[in-house]
Amino acid sequence: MIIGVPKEIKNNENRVAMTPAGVVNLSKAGHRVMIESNAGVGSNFTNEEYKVAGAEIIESASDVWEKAEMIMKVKEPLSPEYKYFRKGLILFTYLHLAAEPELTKALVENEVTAIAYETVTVNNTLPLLSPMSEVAGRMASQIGAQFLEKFYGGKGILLSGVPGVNRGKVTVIGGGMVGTNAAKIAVGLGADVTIIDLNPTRLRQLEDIFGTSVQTLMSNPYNIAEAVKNSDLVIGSVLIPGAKAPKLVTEEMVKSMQPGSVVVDVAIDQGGNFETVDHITTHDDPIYEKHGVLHYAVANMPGAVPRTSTIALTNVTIPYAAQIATKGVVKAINENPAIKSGVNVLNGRVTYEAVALDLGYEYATVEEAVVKLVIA
Ligand SMILES: NC(=O)C1=CN([C@@H]2O[C@H](COP(=O)(O)OP(=O)(O)OC[C@H]3O[C@@H](n4cnc5c(N)ncnc54)[C@H](O)[C@@H]3O)[C@@H](O)[C@H]2O)C=CC1
Ligand SMILES: CC(=O)C(=O)O
Repeated sequence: MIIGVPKEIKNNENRVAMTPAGVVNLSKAGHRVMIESNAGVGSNFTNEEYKVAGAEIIESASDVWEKAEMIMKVKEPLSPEYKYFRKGLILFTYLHLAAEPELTKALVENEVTAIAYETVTVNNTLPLLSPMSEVAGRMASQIGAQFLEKFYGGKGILLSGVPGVNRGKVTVIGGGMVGTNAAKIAVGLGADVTIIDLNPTRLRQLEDIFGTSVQTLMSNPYNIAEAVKNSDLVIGSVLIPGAKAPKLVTEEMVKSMQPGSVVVDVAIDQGGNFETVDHITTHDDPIYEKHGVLHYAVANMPGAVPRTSTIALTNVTIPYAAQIATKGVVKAINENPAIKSGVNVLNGRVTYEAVALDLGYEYATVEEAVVKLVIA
């Protein structure tokens, strides 16, 4: 199969979908890999390294998109990339379609086979989301600590406090991969940390991980309101896989926070957990103020640490890409339930139920859509 890797075009997105190590794996399996010239420079991978690994360096993005049978990316395609969509093109990337109606429409209308990293599921875990959640979670506390500094517009507190002075209070809503990693860094910084989750089993696991260094709380509007009101930093990391994120922190709750407090809405890629987050922010312009509270809502946080993130992401995506390329997409879907769970759009049908429900499409099972694909 011909696999194409275009350069990412999202604001400050310096990750790339394949490392030279990935090129070696796929080339050895008999596939042709085309990398857009300089696609790797943001992650410190040169054209020369890709060539040595066995890739062809292609000058223009349009040639990569048009010649490849499967496109691998990091972030969802942006509108200037929709013109490359065509029937049967395989797109393997983060998609977050519940928050992307225009993109979904373009994928459906052009009958792209769209496989989303974030819904590939193995034993109730999300192996292609987890590494980026680890990165974003760790960054969330670091970023929150920075914006709490007076110079950056925050209330001017140090999360660790000092002897004789209170520690900063951090609340993490959603104790999954992002939330656990955010809590690890917040605890490491010396903050007073509360983690809120809806799943009692997860709350028990969190207590096993952190012992008494965090407070765990059941998720309900009362607990969230109390914790938010008393926090210096609130991190939103609640996910219902594939679906639009629930707005658990209301405008009233944000109004109850002290001026100069900070919220970091990591779940913004699925639409966000805060009612007061009304737009996605960028690495260029990451913060805005509402009700005196600083809001951070960057949807590609790991793009700020691209070397670490690219390697972590491609460690997990390449084995799946190799299966799709070697078996062909229909056989790979039929033989590997994890790949099947990643299929969001196929043959003009929305095949991920939560996306169909949120965006008002008729849901088709992957089997129904595959049958059509085979017959067509
Ligand atoms: N902004 C960015 O750059 C990035 C954003 N993300 C996003 O962060 C979000 C979280 O991802 P993960 O931690 O990997 O997901 P996860 O599935 O590991 O964790 C989600 C947690 O939310 C909990 N939850 C569900 N409903 C809840 C409720 N009503 N109240 C409290 N907790 C509830 C679940 O029990 C689970 O523990 C996702 O939207 C993901 O796409 C991930 C990486 C980068
Ligand atoms: C998960 C995701 O959206 C990201 O890493 O940018």
